[in-house]
Amino acid sequence: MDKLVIKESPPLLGTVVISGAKNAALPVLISSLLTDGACTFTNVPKLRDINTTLLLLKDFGAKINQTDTNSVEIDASQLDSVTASYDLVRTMRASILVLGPLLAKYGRANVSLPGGCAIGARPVNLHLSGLEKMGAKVDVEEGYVRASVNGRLQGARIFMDMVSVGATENLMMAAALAEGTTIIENAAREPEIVDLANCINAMGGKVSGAGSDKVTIEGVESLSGCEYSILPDRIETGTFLVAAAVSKGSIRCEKADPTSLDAVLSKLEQAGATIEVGEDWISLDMKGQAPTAVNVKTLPHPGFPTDMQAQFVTLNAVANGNGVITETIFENRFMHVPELQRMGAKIELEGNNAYTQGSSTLKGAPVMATDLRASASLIIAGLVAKGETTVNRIYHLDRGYEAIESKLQALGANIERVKE
Ligand SMILES: CC(=O)N[C@H]1[C@@H](OP(=O)(O)OP(=O)(O)OC[C@H]2O[C@@H](n3ccc(=O)[nH]c3=O)[C@H](O)[C@@H]2O)O[C@H](CO)[C@@H](O)[C@@H]1O
Ligand SMILES: C=C(OP(=O)(O)O)C(=O)O
Repeated sequence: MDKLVIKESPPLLGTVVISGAKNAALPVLISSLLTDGACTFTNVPKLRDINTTLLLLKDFGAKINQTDTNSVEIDASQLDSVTASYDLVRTMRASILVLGPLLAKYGRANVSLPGGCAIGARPVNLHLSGLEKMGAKVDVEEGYVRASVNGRLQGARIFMDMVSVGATENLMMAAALAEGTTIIENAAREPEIVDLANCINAMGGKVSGAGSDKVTIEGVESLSGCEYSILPDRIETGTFLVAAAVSKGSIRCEKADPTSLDAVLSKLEQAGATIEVGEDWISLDMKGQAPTAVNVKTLPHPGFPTDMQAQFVTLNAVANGNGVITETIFENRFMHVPELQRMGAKIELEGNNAYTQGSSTLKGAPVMATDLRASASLIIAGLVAKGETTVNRIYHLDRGYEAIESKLQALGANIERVKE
């Protein structure tokens, strides 16, 4: 299993090119299941989750052609299976997103339940109840969701009693081929929802209101192939900006989307960073100063993203002053805290709050990455810790960060991947 070895590094300096967003690419690639033609997707990040998605689509019988490293052609117009097996689904929770499109196009789908993960139980009740409202019969048997519908799914008004990114995406895709109009109320407003809506519309779909809490989908009889470019990864961008802030550095993120990062940029400014933005770039300059601790509460978009929480715990641990970070989205998303404590960070956990006492001098240690963003927070800590840090179990990291070690090396970080 690969690991990363990180030594105390100079302040990060230079330019980093941001990849396409994992969390947009997964539903967008999966939406090819809705079409009757070939789809070409560009700006697709090279990640383990993308490989898993392509394996899943291939398993259904889709034809895949990866023309270069960041573009992929998918022809899912004819499938020979509508079953997503446990072996693939267990490695990537987003696999549940195949349920809506398979059901809408083929009238049935069998998808293994993804199960819980390190950050929480993550049930899929909202995905299932939404599809039932659209006329599907849904049973859970032997760990599989078995869903079917007589004829087409029917448009419905669906009120989500919790804001869910995945459920909004699943239901948007199902509704795209349903008969009649579907209205999703209390929909998630993440930029990745807007990207998926834009992609469905490029296929000939009729989705409006994405990015607001009310999404309206007028079902159409068929969708065609399309060309679509995935939006930039706001979480990768935020991760590099925090790494630069923690290291007292100065970097510029190119091919980024500043409009998707308001909450994160505002916290970085509060922490003392000078931020400048252009149409597709963001720069951060700490002017050689350490950050100041900030208080953060994770919320659905446009609030502060839970996928940036772990990185800010590291920022607060080395910052001047005390801060509190509150996690409201997932019930168990502080697995990085005990690892950071092993490196000398002064953090106290109380319920869903992490109280940080700043100015910790971190010391390198072997640490264990427990989930994707926890891994990122440990790498950032390793950059400023005295001595050597080894981050083990980085397969989590490879799910969501394209070439993170070479991107960090180009900014001056002392980081190596060790293959075992
Ligand atoms: C591939 C992808 O895009 N992953 C993102 C997506 O995950 P994902 O789509 O899984 O996250 P959700 O928005 O669905 O989850 C939000 C909360 O709702 C709960 N819930 C969700 C569905 C449901 O049927 N029932 C239920 O109770 C979850 O347990 C969680 O507590 O949004 C999360 C929240 O921004 C991000 O952290 C993930 O990076
Ligand atoms: C939690 C994340 O992803 P997933 O929903 O794929 O587990 C993430 O991207 O931080």
